[in-house]
Amino acid sequence: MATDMKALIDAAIKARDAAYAPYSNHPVGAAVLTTDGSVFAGANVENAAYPLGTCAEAGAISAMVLAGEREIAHVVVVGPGEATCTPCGGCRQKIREFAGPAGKPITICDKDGNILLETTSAELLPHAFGPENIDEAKG
Ligand SMILES: O=c1ccn([C@H]2C[C@H](O)[C@@H](CO)O2)c(=O)[nH]1
Ligand SMILES: [Zn+2]
Repeated sequence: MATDMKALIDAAIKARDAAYAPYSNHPVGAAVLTTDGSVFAGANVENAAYPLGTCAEAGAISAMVLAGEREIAHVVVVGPGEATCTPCGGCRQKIREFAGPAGKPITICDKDGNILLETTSAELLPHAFGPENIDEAKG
């Protein structure tokens, strides 16, 4: 496995291990590689008011944006077990915003970082609505 891929998976595992998921007991870690070569990680942060929890992917994207970066090159998601923890619908849209219409690779790993699925953001959210779909003629 390429070194940068291993680093991305390791960043997602480290984030997963820092997740706050006492309600679902389903800690998730995500790592975003940007086109500039930076890595930003995030974990899910749940809340006693259950619907207010946030996903791992959302945290990683927030960190990326706060650092001034806007272009996703690759996303890795690591779940807590053997199941394939693909991004939820909301996160697919959040990833789409920064991954472009053609899509970018998304790799889903099991708890130990073994690759379960290699897909793309475009495959996970086909015919997506994105920045390019906003009609600029406003009247
Ligand atoms: O890709 C995923 C899937 C689920 N979750 C979180 C949301 C919630 O805290 C928990 C159970 O759904 O897992 C993520 O963070 N990312
Ligand atoms: Zn999500």
